[in-house]
Amino acid sequence: MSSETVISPPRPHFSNPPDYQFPIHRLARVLRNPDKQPIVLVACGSFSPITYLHLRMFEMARDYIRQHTDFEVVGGYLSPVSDQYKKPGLLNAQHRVNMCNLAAQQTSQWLMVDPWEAFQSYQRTAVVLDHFEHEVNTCLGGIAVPLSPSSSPSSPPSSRSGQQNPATQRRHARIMLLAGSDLIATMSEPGVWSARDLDHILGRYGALIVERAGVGAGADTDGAVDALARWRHNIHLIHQLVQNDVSSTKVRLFLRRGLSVRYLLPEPVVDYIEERGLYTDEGSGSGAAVGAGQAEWEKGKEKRSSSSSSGLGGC
Ligand SMILES: Nc1ncnc2c1ncn2[C@@H]1O[C@H](COP(=O)(O)OP(=O)(O)OP(=O)(O)O)[C@@H](O)[C@H]1O
Ligand SMILES: NC(=O)c1ccc[n+]([C@@H]2O[C@H](COP(=O)(O)O)[C@@H](O)[C@H]2O)c1
Repeated sequence: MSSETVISPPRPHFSNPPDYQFPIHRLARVLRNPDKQPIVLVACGSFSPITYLHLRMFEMARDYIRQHTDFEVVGGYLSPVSDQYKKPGLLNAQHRVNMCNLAAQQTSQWLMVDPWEAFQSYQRTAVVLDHFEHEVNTCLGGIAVPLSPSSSPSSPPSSRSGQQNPATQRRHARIMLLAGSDLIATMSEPGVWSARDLDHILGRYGALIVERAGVGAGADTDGAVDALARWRHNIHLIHQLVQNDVSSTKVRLFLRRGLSVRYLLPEPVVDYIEERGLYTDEGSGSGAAVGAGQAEWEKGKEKRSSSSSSGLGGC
């Protein structure tokens, strides 16, 4: 093990869904620039359905990282939330994961979908990030660093642990949360996040926050970040240079009204929705549950911020 390897203490147990395998088919296993620190971006959310803005967040974050940090992006993951989140408008996890997979496969070279949280009980974001830490840094052993600038990053190690060449140094990958500014605004709302989780997420991992047009944008975002001043060094604000306020809520509303959503979502996702007639009625994640459903969901917030889950899992 090289002196560069920093393996943080793994969480001993995770509850994995049945037949779960952590997706690594697009994870760069070797760093291109040996002077950089690898970083993996993780976006947690409903993705009901996934829109171009969700995908665009990753591109904005990668540009920001290239221009302003010493990190090198080695992978990006969409992590759709469990059905147990029960947010109004949440279509079942299988459909949401399928749509995310279609979007990632057909529009990107580097995004992956991790179904870990989707296919089990609700997992808090702090636990989701720990899961990525465990998979990338404990199970895979981090990211390999080329020994010299002439080493080819195009020939990745063959084994799952990536230890083909014992002389290869391995570097700990930073896991970082990628989210819109509406999410950071909830971090100073009472009852949504526990203080311990906030410290864990923002202190240990950090967050890339994409300004969201119309929601918590501009001064609001600055205010939200001020409230989290303790972790300011670990919160990266990304401004949207082209404003776009597409949201899943609006997409669901359009579908319910029989309006076109083409060019708001990747084409294969539009086809998937149309072929199955998704989001057309109130009971199937149509976003219409803003009455009793919304109230019920709001009531559950406090419970979700503290309830934990752990079970047997592993690499
Ligand atoms: N237009 C947008 N600009 C910036 N961030 C966005 C935008 N749309 C979604 N996000 C971010 O993407 C992440 C996942 O989004 P999620 O699907 O939970 O939210 P959403 O699009 O707001 O859904 P809904 O409309 O159903 O509430 C969140 O961090 C959210 O802030
Ligand atoms: N306490 C927590 O861990 C906590 C609180 C609020 C939202 N979240 C996460 O943020 C993501 C987006 O949530 P919303 O769609 O409600 O904005 C979801 O993945 C959800 O699990 C986590």
